[in-house]
Amino acid sequence: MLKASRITKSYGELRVLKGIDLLVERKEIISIVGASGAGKSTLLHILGTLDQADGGSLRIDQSDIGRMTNKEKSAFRNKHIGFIFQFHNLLPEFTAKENICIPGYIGKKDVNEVSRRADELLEVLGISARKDHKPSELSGGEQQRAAVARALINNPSIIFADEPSGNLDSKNAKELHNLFFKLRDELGQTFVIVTHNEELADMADRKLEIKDGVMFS
Ligand SMILES: Nc1ncnc2c1ncn2[C@@H]1O[C@H](COP(=O)(O)OP(=O)(O)OP(=O)(O)O)[C@@H](O)[C@H]1O
Repeated sequence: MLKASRITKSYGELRVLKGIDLLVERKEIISIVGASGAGKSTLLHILGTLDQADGGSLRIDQSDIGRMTNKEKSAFRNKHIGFIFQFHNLLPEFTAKENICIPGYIGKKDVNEVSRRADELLEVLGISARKDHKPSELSGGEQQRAAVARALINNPSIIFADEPSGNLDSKNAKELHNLFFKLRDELGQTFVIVTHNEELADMADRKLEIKDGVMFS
């Protein structure tokens, strides 16, 4: 469902990615590890179509990302890709449910359908009782689960997560990690996760490492 070939990226003289190949199958959970500055976030942003590679090709769901205009890419991203970052980035003035629904409205889906899907996700993620609360009224773990629900609202083919549990204590981190596997098992969700958390990295179906700009399995 995702095929990246010979991805390269430099910042000036700094050659960060020197030809990365990656194949991701549906329902796979892949972890990407590597030293600080190895290029994990750079790769994740390229795979998530947020950033442009200097060279190489990227296909997601049979679409050639390199051939898309920025406008096409942004529509594709909203429909096919979900993101979870270290900091949840929930909008403070909206409730948990409203935050979850927003990308659904951008996708111009039926409002009632978006609301129904949000309720389902709130239930799966165990935060239904907190849905009318604003982010500041939620715990860190609940905030991150709301961010996961937001990433799932448009039923994306793949979710890219960059240090998703980096800001959580070990109990909440563990719960979040288990949730990824539950979402994979129950909804067939595919994940590519960049993490420094060894436990999460080792739980993945495949653990890959970026070193010296090259990917190792
Ligand atoms: N926009 C940019 N301009 C210049 N250099 C950049 C830019 N973004 C990243 N870099 C550099 O590219 C290298 C890879 O950065 P990246 O954020 O991908 O690493 P990382 O493996 O995710 O690191 P960490 O584990 O610390 O988050 C680093 O040396 C970083 O300083």
